Amino acid sequence: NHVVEEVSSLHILRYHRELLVSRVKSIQCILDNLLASGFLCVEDVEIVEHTTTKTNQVRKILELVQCKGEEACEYFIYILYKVCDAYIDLQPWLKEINYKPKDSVQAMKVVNTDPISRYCEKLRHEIGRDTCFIMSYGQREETMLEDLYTDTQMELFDDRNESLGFLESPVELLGEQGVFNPHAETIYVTGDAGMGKSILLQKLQNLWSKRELQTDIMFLFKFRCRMFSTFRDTDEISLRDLLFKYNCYPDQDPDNEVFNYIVRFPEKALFTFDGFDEIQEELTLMNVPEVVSPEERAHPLLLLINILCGKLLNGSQKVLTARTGTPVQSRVIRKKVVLRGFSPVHLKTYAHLHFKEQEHHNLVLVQLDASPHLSGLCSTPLFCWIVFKSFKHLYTMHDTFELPETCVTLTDIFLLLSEVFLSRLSLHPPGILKRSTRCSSETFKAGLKSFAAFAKLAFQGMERGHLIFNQEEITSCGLMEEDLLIGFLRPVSQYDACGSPATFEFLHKTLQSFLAAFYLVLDDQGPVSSLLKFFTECSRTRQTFCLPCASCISGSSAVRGKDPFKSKEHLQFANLFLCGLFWFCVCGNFCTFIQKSICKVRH
Ligand SMILES: Nc1ncnc2c1ncn2[C@@H]1O[C@H](COP(=O)(O)OP(=O)(O)OP(=O)(O)O)[C@@H](O)[C@H]1O
Repeated sequence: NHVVEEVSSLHILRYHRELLVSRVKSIQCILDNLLASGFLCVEDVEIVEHTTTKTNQVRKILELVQCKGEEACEYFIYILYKVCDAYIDLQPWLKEINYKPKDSVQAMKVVNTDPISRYCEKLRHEIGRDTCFIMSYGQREETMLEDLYTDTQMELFDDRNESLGFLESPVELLGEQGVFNPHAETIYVTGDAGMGKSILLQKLQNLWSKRELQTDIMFLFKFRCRMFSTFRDTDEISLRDLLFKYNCYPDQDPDNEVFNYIVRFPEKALFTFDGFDEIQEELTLMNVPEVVSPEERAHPLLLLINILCGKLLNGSQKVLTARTGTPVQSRVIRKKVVLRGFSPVHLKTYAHLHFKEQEHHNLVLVQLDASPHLSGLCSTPLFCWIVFKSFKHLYTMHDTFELPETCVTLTDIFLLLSEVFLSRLSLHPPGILKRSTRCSSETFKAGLKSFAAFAKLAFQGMERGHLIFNQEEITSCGLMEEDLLIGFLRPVSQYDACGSPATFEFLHKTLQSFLAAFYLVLDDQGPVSSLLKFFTECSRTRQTFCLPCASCISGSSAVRGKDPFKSKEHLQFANLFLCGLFWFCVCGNFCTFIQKSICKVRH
């Protein structure tokens, strides 16, 4: 060690000149810092920039710093050491020569102006910003993820579906625990509707953005799978566009360094793909044994398949979520996590986050304890959120936390949610009549016009296979601007390349199914066949799908049948809600405006 310390930086640069020339890939950051610290002047930088080829530019820089003396050489090496992301190829060499920066050089400032590091920062910043709110709340109220996120039960399974225990927190999702197939790269997260798959991904992304994920992942690219259904059959894009256009673009990167870096070091990238069930149908139709290269343009679905199989960006990490029962071949699955919802302890924590006042919190817990059925429903985070929201509504309206029914069904829960939203249409100015005495059926009657319009939109969407609606579709159903604020719909802006906020989706897909069922019940003009169609659709056997893996794909590259409802789960939900709504009517529990429909079905 003593000997190494004696060796001058000037000597190191001379001795390792060719190694440096071959391994320094990016000169921008070096030039910026040498200029800022006064070791090079503007003319020197120009000389370097006018030199042809990257290797000659590096040679020129080395020549210049050597002329400027020992201190300049020392600072040059210090830049390579400090900006380790950009000079990753030089890190082993620095270790080899046992490099330790001297105190004098450590006092000097190095600013990381490297395009790759800048891009990583930008990604972290954007993902942090995009993930800090829970999106599924009405436009009026934005809830911070941190204020409401509660861990859920995450059970690990192997390929024979034997339990391998539980994960303690999302931080462990990318770890080695539960890996049953080390050759595969996709972490598969599955669970029923509303179990919190999207929120888990959001939490993961948020942790990464805050550097709390304990990983050396430098790039995170997030996608909602349904985005892949928005392309035409003939659309082709490059991998570069898929990454940057749908996440964020690198700034000032004339040499395409960021993309080249990702292609060279795919293990530094993490992909999250949410809602694989939403594109199953299209994958079966996509029968092409095509492997695409990073440079080639291809249909986005083909790029997705290749990424998931590890044929493209081999070594990158992938987290894929899908509803329970979505088939994915186990050979691409590295580990499998099944979301089981809130345990009783999680439920208490979640209740605490919702109801800050101890008294309210206790009252809610008493209700939950009293009804195993209700607490069972509340183990699903989405339903729990609706129940808690309803509690809050009941408290504001009637000073009570008691749900009206003793037996609570999913239909009750969604009716309550609708009531909560519709009560916002109340004409009373806030503050004048705080405790409204309006009963449920009055709220529904008063809001019927808007409610029916939302129901129509949901039904039309289901018929056409739409989850996303534009302004025109919304208006044509009779919805006004102010209706959008009630909470049934939320804006979708993430995958609108033009930045236009004019598209919307229902707060949750299950809410769309509920409203579609309601539409059928409300629509006393429609033929009975449209009602019964739902029951027949659901009873047909479900198709089995192929896996996203090149070897299963053969034939043409055409992508057809872009129907996110094809998996039938939404139909099954609509079916369930139809039954629920009819039961309500049969029991005489509901307003008369849907009685006609029952007669129709009975008939
Ligand atoms: N861990 C959690 N902590 C707090 N709230 C949660 C959590 N998970 C889910 N939720 C609530 O449940 C709602 C639905 O969750 P999410 O959209 O993640 O379900 P999902 O499993 O992706 O459903 P789907 O399969 O229908 O897409 C969220 O908007 C949020 O309100």
